[in-house]
Amino acid sequence: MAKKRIYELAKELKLPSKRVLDAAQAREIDVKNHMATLDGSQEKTVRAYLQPRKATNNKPKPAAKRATTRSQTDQATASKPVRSAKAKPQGKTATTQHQQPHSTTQKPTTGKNHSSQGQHQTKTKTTGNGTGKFGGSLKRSSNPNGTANSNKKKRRNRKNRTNRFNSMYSKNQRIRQNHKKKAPTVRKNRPLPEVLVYQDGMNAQDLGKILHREPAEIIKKLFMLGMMVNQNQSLDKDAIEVLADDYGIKSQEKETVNVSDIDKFFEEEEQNKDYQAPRPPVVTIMGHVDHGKTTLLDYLRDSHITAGEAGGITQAIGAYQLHHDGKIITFLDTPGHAAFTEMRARGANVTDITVLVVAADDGVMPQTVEAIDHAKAAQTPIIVAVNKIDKAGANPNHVKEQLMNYGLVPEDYGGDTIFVDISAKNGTNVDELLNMILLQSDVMELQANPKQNGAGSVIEARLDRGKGPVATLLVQQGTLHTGDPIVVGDTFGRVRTMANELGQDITTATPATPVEITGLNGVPEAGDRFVVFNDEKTARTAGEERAKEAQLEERKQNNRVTLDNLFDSMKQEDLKQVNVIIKADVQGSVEALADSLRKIDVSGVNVNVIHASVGAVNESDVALAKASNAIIIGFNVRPTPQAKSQGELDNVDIRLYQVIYNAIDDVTAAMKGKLDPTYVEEVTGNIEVRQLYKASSVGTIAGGMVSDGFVANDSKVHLIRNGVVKYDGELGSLKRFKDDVKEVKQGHECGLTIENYNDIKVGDVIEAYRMKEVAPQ
Ligand SMILES: Nc1nc2c(ncn2[C@@H]2O[C@H](COP(=O)(O)OP(=O)(O)OP(=O)(O)O)[C@@H](O)[C@H]2O)c(=O)[nH]1
Repeated sequence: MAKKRIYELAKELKLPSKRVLDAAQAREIDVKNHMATLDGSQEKTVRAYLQPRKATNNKPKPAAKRATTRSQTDQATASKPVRSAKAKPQGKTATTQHQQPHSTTQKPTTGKNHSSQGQHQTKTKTTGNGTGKFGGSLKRSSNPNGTANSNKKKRRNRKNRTNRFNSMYSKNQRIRQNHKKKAPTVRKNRPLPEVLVYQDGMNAQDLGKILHREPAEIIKKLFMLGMMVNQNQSLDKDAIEVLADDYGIKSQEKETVNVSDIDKFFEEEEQNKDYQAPRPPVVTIMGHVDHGKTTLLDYLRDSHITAGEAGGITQAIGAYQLHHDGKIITFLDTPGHAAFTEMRARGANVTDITVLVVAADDGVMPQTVEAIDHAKAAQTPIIVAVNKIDKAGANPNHVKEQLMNYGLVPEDYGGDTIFVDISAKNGTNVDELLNMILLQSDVMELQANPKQNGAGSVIEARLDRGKGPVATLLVQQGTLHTGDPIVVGDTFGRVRTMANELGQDITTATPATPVEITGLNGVPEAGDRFVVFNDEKTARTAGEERAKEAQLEERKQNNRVTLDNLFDSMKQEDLKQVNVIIKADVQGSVEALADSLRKIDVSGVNVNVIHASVGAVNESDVALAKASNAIIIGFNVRPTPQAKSQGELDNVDIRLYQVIYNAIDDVTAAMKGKLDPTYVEEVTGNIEVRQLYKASSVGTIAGGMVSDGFVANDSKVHLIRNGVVKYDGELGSLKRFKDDVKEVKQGHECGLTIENYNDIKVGDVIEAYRMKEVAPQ
């Protein structure tokens, strides 16, 4: 049985939490408050204790009455475990009576409360003689065992011991008296809200306003729940939630958040599982140059989108959705690894599935490998489209064999990578590819909540002469509407117009839908996130705040990992891995360099080669390095001019070498430099103590001879007696012939004191040493 909190059980039993808490304590269960948990057997015990065996409103028989008294005493005095332990579950009368005061203090406001009033009326009869939750204390005063006097005495004692319960008692009495006096059942209160939206730290007054109740009533309620507070006292989350629970309404914490932190909003929206509906997959197509990415995208668009449109409509934006088998697939029409990785570098993992296009007549090529590494780094599943199978010389099996070396093992070879042989040009098997995409997406159970504010990422953005800033957004959560106040990256505004991939105006966009919007005050960047706010004012505040933060962010760019700052970065960011991209002139060098770098042995840190291939350092490498905070090592290669300038712009460290060992040495040194230096003791010399002088002002002065090495006036020292280190400290002073000196060498006499230490004896050896920094091995 799962553990249950006291207040949850109370809710189930329709009893005040305090009542259940008391019962648990009476049964000697170590629980402190309403948030405490009960395990299965404890819950059973408490239930048995609390729940009536059969319901009746009959007047209690004397025995039952006694039982009631005991039970209530137990509740009120958890400090009497022995008595409590004896008290068997007391049956209906006890329970009925326990429930009563709750209803006496609670005024009917909701249907629920009405019913409790009903209970109250029934119970009033039963408890007219002064029993109740804390009526147990009253009962005790007419304890059948003794006289009124002895009871008073007991009560006084108890008062001393348990002030809390005594004050409860007196307060309860007051409540009762008031109750009797005023017949207060009808309240002018407005109905309770359905949900108590609160902030941690609110007090009874604040809550009173929200709940449309007098603070006094709230204080009373809290009191009955075992919490004594005044109306200005801050209440914690638990207390407020229990209070709401006791009122029979839900509670929800209102968060005070930094509105500019849209990543947080985004993540919250993304993780919002209140309502989940399946959403279409978002697919990116990657592959080597000329392997057919564009042809495939074009074929898909032409065959599946424009087919239904008269005359065909030119695709307006860099993403589109197509319908297949009654389902929708979203394609990001931005082939190129750099674009993919650029978005990831900006925190936008928009792609669910990567389709890797490999030409069957060409096989695995450098950019194929690059694409695999990019997709792996983004942790998106890969579906392989072996293209151009119509061509003479096409060898799909060879492609499969090649890709196995990169961890993409086809299903017919026992792996789990989906391969589809296609001809993008002729459309052969393209539908099969779509089937596979849908299958993969089914496995992934892609879901989103369309019933919330829209949130997502920027696919691309530009400044249009006529329209102003235009952004293509991919909705990832919620629904985006025209007119929504929105923050996109560091820009903000209202969604003025919204168009689909065909350039048609639309007013709403659900998850996985790409749309082009206008209405922003600036041009955001690809990969920026967007979040819809409830009001324009907050959106503006957030947007402006973000623009300011963007400047700071720019400075952060300089903090990218380089070989020079590797050590500091590792320390600051607790890096355990150094990401490296290797580019070299020949495959042999790539492998040799990768192997050697992986083998660098610096304790606690290792090199993670995220991509290694033959060829110049290109823009894609820089983008991958930026996204993965990696260092690029080029061996006998140079960066392309674009990669060079991009690298400079993004502060990506590109290191070029002609000698492999230099590369390894540099990385090793940088990694070591990043580690905390270690220190070892280095003995510089020894002094044999031959004489002692006592001076009241400085303590014991040792006169001796430097037997080897030297001693400096800032030396640390070990005092060694009979080969055992008796003391480890520092020199206080070092003299020769009454003069302070900096150093005394072997064969010379000296006088010295040890800081804070006087127990020096003739024959001791004072070993002088210093701490020496050593590079990590
Ligand atoms: N025979 C045949 N040719 C194809 C097929 N798919 C693409 N091609 C041709 O291959 C060439 C390159 O195709 P693209 O679609 O431009 O290749 P890409 O991967 O987009 O190339 P980049 O955009 O340069 O990276 C074009 O001439 C296409 O017509 C196919 O299935 N069969």
